[in-house]
Amino acid sequence: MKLLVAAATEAEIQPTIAWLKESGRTDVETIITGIGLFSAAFALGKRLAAGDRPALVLQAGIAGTFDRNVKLGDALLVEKEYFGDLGAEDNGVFRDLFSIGLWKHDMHPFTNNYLLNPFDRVPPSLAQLPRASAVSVNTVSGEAATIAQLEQQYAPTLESMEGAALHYACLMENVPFLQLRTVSNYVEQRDKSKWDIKSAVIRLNTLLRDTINEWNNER
Ligand SMILES: O=C(O)c1cccc(C(=O)CC[C@H]2O[C@@H](n3cnc4c(=O)[nH]cnc43)[C@H](O)[C@@H]2O)c1
Repeated sequence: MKLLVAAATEAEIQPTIAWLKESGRTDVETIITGIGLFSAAFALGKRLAAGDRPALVLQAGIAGTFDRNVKLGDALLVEKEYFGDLGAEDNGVFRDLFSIGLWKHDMHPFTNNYLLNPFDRVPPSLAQLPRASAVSVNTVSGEAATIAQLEQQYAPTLESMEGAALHYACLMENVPFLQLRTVSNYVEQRDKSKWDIKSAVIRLNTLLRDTINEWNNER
């Protein structure tokens, strides 16, 4: 059965795409979903509805972290996802769809107000990674007030722009999934010169390659 590796941009998994091409393997497929929740949800929903469902969807990407104890280049597996900017501004306070009553806690596919990954068959290469809570946003957070609000409401370790779309699409379609993120930056006032995309992409692709090798062995 197929492993589907999903990334927002080709740049994030380019070394793995090149390596897979050389290997001639047919049991691993890659999909570039585009950046952002809407494009990731559309691309994944379309792929999962197409038949020949993958045995596992592995979303691989870089991310920002709120946690100064996490180092740039570190890898984490995301357990819980929140939609961080879907809601309403109410007298200067962001309130999500649960808070304003448009969504009900525990409505399918949510657990309470988050999207939990129930998958427990983590490949050996990823099994020792720390588990994280993450928030997905349409706009990379760069204002102190936004960052404080996300930390206070969701206590996330990571921020990405596609994670919640993976969790939502796969929970809705009942397809096993994992979200692997390596840290490229701290969530802070935007300064791209402080990002370390190179280290994050190297670590991401090293882990991907190990995981794909194990997938081969497990077939
Ligand atoms: O400029 C480059 O060389 C480059 C190479 C690979 C990837 C990129 C991206 O810009 C990837 C965008 C992707 O990264 C995620 N991301 C990373 N940091 C954050 C963050 O602090 N907050 C939210 N998302 C973040 C996100 O999932 C984007 O899709 C550039």
